[in-house]
Amino acid sequence: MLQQAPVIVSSQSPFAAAVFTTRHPALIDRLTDAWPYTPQQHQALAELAQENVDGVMQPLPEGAVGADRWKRWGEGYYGRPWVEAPFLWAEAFFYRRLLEAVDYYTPGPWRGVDLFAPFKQAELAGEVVGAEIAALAALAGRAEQERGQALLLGSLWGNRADLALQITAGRGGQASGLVADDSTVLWDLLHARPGGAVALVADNAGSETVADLALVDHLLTTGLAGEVALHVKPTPYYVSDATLTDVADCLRTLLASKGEGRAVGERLRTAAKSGRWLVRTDDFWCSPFDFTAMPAELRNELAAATVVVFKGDLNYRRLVGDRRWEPTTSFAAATAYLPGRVASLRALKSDVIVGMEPGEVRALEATDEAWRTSGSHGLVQVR
Ligand SMILES: O=P(O)(O)OC[C@@]1(O)O[C@H](CO)[C@@H](O)[C@@H]1O
Repeated sequence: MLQQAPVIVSSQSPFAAAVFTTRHPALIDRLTDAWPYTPQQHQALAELAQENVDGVMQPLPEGAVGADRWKRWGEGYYGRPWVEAPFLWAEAFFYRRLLEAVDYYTPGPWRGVDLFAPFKQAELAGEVVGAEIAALAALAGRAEQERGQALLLGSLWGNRADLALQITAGRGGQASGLVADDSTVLWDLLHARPGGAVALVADNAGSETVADLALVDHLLTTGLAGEVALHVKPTPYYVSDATLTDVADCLRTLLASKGEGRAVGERLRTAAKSGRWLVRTDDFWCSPFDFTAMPAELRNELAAATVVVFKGDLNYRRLVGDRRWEPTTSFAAATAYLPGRVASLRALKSDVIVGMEPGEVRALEATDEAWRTSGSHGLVQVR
């Protein structure tokens, strides 16, 4: 039985603390530049920024959607600085408070408006996505195995396109190495059970989702999967996290392109029509808990898949637990509570890491690189 490491509380992690004191206020500035907010919305956003920097955490107002639930979940945290709550919990609550500040659930013109849409749209229209789609043509002629691996790595490195990270860190340097690579295990298990259901728990919209869609198409056209469920967030979250609208925007971008990009889009549209590709969502994806708290229904749905592929850093933190693990802790042990086979494709963007070789940890620690948090390193881990 694995001994659980301590949960990360932001005040104990310079990286996590900066998310509240720097990243969140910068994000709020970007939002107020992007939208014609009302005086009340400006005030709510300014208060939220100030609370994050040097104030204390306030609960949702009475009567807000989910207020009772959040009051219960946050007992002991309200009235104290944000950085004194668990990092994972407080970040999720920040995004819920952000929706409240911009009237996401309030009847009126702002209801249901994706506050992050301007940033997501700019990314989708940018040159990274254009180059990504153009690269699909070159891959089309390659052998199946080589194409699959390139699409898998494309989906992994697509995870660097995280708009939350870019708000304070810029686009980041070159992608460097993988700190763990179980991709052969992943392909072997797909080849051992072809035609089954695969679940892909998505992360960011835009270029990451375009890469994910290309991978989904590959799994379906090769018959390695008979069905692929793409799980997305039910509401705007962590700036660039994909919702159904974002998936549809990516699909339209593919369909509006030429050659192989368009062909991928057309095959996916057909797969959606026949039920072989489906988009799913669940409120749990925006909850402040790790996956040990996953509701039974969702857990059973995922357990029926040949493999569940979790994309990105936040899903990784929730999968292994947002804890101060020794990096050499076994990935299999940390995820043993979840039934079925699981995989993670992630660019490293937070303190949490497990499943590494001791020598590799020593080598990376000897550099002065922020290898755990900069997004320059990646991993493919499978259990
Ligand atoms: O899940 P993603 O998009 O890969 O990353 C989310 C992220 O940017 O948000 C957190 C900090 O705000 C970090 O865990 C991580 O860097």
